[in-house]
Amino acid sequence: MRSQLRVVAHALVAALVYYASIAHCALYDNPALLPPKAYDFVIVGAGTAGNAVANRLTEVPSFSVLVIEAGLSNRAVVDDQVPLLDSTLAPDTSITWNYTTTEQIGLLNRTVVYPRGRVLGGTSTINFCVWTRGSADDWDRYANVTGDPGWSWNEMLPYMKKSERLVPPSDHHDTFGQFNPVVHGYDGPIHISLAGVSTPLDPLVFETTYQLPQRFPYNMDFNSGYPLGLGWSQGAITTFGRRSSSATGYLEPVLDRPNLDVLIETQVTRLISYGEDSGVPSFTGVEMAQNSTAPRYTIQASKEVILSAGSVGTPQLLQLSGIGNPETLQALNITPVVNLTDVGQNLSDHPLLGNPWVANSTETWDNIFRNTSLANELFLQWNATGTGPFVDDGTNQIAWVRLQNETELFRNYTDPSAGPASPHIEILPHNQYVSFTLPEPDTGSYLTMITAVVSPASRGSVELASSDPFDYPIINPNLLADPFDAYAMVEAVKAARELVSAPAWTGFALAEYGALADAQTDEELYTYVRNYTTTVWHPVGTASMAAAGSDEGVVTPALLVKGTAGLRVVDASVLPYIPSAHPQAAIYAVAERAADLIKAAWPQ
Ligand SMILES: Cc1cc2nc3c(=O)[nH]c(=O)nc-3n(C[C@H](O)[C@H](O)[C@H](O)COP(=O)(O)OP(=O)(O)OC[C@H]3O[C@@H](n4cnc5c(N)ncnc54)[C@H](O)[C@@H]3O)c2cc1C
Repeated sequence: MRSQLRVVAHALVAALVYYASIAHCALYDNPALLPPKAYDFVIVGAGTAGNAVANRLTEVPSFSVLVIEAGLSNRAVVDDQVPLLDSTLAPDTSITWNYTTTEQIGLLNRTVVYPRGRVLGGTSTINFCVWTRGSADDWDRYANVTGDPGWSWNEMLPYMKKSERLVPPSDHHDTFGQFNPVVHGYDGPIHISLAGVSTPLDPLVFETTYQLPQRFPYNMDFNSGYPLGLGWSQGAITTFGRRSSSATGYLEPVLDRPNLDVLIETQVTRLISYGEDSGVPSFTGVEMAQNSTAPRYTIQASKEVILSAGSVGTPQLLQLSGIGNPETLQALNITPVVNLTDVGQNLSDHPLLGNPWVANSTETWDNIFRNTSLANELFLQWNATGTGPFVDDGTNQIAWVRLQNETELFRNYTDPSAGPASPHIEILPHNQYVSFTLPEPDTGSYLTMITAVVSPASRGSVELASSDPFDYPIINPNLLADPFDAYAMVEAVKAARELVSAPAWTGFALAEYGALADAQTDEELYTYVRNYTTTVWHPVGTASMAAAGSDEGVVTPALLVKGTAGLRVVDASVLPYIPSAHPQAAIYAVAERAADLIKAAWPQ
């Protein structure tokens, strides 16, 4: 049904949506057509972070920048603008890398689809738009483990504000008391807004904060550094109900800068070392090709190569270039150049589970995905007025919760959270049936309490399957492998049940549905979470930051690849711990600071 919806959407909008002409822009779709000029910086990946860095570096007229992106232009697709269609964008579409994980021990040996965006904007073009910054503890931990106070909450808050532009929601409702104006930015490239359409769940969620205030206290703005509690969610969505991505926010507005060129549909296949600089190999070149049999081209940056290929693409490219664990590289006939055993290790991700209830309502959104004429009608409304359910990413509120009985609990487990102000789990109420493992029922109305473990203990890896850059790497996020994570997910389901047990839900949430209803004892709950958990696809940590002098990690606090010259990483892979949050806001902030670090490193 979702694919039918996609087709309908394509057909309807093709004639309706206006894209600015790109004829004059420096956007190339073939490396053979690139102008024969030298670039100061070559950025690999026009994704969430890559476009932010490209934008900020080209503010300096004397810097020239080339961005190389494997995927298509975001302008080739229309659905990626429609927040409610976000779940139709992946996996297995023309704008995704269609990875699958290894068999997951913690998930009873199931494999899980593991898409990433392969398009201008990268994963910010296909994600679910949720905008959360993490806790002050998360950022202060980054500062502590790297020894660089510049990564602390207080130092990073200006960068968080710099990336965002808080705008009115598309329904222009009164947002007084729904966010804290002091902690937000109003001039940045990424438009963020509160929910632009109300659902029947909204009043019930907020009555719960009065009825169960100890467990689910109201939090006016969980992007203040102190996320615990239940509050209104912010999404990367414009007042006109369109997705705001790094492509629309950071790249498109500056595509006509004379010092910026963007090459799409071209995959970087390895980094090239050109001699040594200060005794270490200088990786200022890249090799690229449009497919496995196409000619390979090379290009050299006069200052730096910046890897922004994401938590999968970045460690893959480092390893393909001889940067990694010498033993595993040699086993694949790759000559080791730099010994960095942490490349591709330390992968951390958020396990996620949809928990459905039967809803006593005719206003859930289930029918939108079953009824083509209703979908068409709502789509036309979205297109013409920027209003209605299609403006919504589905997440109007989030509850961020710490596990209970901590003293006893952390006698058995080490607390993986960043500190006492950081959640272990989250609950996202949704006005429809949501599951990434079970099919949608053909009939009925549902609400779903999505649960996620946001401070997981498990760590996984991204390793090469072969020395062929067109072979997908082996991805093992180790979901629920650590016993703490399975425990936390079971507790998250119990917390979701508690939330729905508040009197506000009586008469609306009629009964637990399907496998959730069958999971009542602890033993049944463990089996349930292992059977149906998947991920919300937030991998980080595969090229982690660590203190400059330490043997650990892959990049320095300035994001330079250890043991190399001319090579920096700016994307989700540098975060040594996963933020207790949906990570895009954190990644934009990292990119904003990285751009300042790069500007400071080179004379302008
Ligand atoms: C389905 C889904 C939903 C999500 N929902 C949310 C959400 O609601 N909120 C949130 O905060 N986060 C969400 N996330 C996660 C978030 O979007 C990502 O963590 C973030 O966008 C990653 O940014 P990045 O810059 O590290 O990588 P990306 O944005 O993935 O950018 C990497 C870019 O590099 C390109 N690339 C890779 N390899 C090469 C190569 N060899 N040559 C050339 N180009 C290459 C890729 O095509 C891509 O464009 C979601 C993720 C998914 C998959």
